[in-house]
Amino acid sequence: MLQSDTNEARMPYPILIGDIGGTNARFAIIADADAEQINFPNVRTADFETIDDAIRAAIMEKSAVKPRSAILAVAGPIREDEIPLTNCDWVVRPRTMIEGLGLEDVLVVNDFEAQALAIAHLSDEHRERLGDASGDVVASRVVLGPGTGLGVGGLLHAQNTWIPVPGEGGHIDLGPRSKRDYEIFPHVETIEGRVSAEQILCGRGIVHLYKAICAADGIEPAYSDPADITSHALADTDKIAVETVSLFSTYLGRVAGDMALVFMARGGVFLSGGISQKILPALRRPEFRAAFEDKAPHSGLLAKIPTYVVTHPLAALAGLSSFARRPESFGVSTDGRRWRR
Ligand SMILES: Nc1ncnc2c1ncn2[C@@H]1O[C@H](COP(=O)(O)OP(=O)(O)OP(=O)(O)O)[C@@H](O)[C@H]1O
Repeated sequence: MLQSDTNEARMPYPILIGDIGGTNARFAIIADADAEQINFPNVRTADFETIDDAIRAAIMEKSAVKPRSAILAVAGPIREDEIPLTNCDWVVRPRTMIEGLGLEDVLVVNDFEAQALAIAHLSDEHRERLGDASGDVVASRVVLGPGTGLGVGGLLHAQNTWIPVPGEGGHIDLGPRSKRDYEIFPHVETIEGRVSAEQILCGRGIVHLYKAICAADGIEPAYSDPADITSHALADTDKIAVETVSLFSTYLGRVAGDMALVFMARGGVFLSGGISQKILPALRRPEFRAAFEDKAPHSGLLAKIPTYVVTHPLAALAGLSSFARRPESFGVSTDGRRWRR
């Protein structure tokens, strides 16, 4: 990259970084290239009418360091000057932020792009390996995050650069494979007639799957909250809940393996999102990894690809921080999503 391009890519310090979720927004300030980032307490999105109000009250008024620029990761596609967020009422208006918050430069990226940036450099302390395959191969990677929805991000490695690929991979079709799958799948709630991966691999998807198993077995469902189902499964106190989480792990492994094939992700597949950490004991069991590797004719290839659960509590912010400090190491396009004073 030319020196002038590098300078162009840099945002001016201090940089505010933000991971804006449906329920929580997490912020930090990076004062300068050598400074540790300053983390702020979680902001509940429901507590503030607008994101600008939240930044003003929870960051600007609490910090002696005033940000000159901001990099925000949001759930949803980034178009135009008004970016409505999925699962919350906030609308990100970069021009209004520049006017009202004294910022000079605002970049908005997709939340799974930020997750993808994070998996470029994740130490052992911030990940737990699932299965025997290991090694930090500098090669393309994938991150899948079951949470409120199912996010998927690719991270390509080319020309000494990490290139995050935000996609809508959570919406691919998910089909039955085993005899038991064929009994259960007709009962899974569809979206316009389709069982997409997200119909099963997210919080409400756990409930869909649990209810489908109940329907297949002619049993009245006892739970409608995903946390009840996973806690009974982990405690081994409900047979259907145990099967739900076992099949959830299988289907997550199946989709993770598909994504590894698509991206040729020799560098590893990473599971982020709140649910992966919450069901970690279930993911350590054989189902996830067995389904991941069950990809004839490429089982041998998949067997060599490491899989991890991301245990970093603020992974997206870590990804934004890496990018903010070294934008030249990442191929992040800023076309149409960077606003300057
Ligand atoms: N113990 C649990 N087991 C299974 N699912 C859970 C559990 N606790 C919460 N969930 C579900 O996880 C989903 C929330 O996921 P997550 O915590 O990853 O949030 P998110 O999508 O990242 O949003 P935000 O960034 O706003 O927190 C919800 O659907 C919720 O019902």
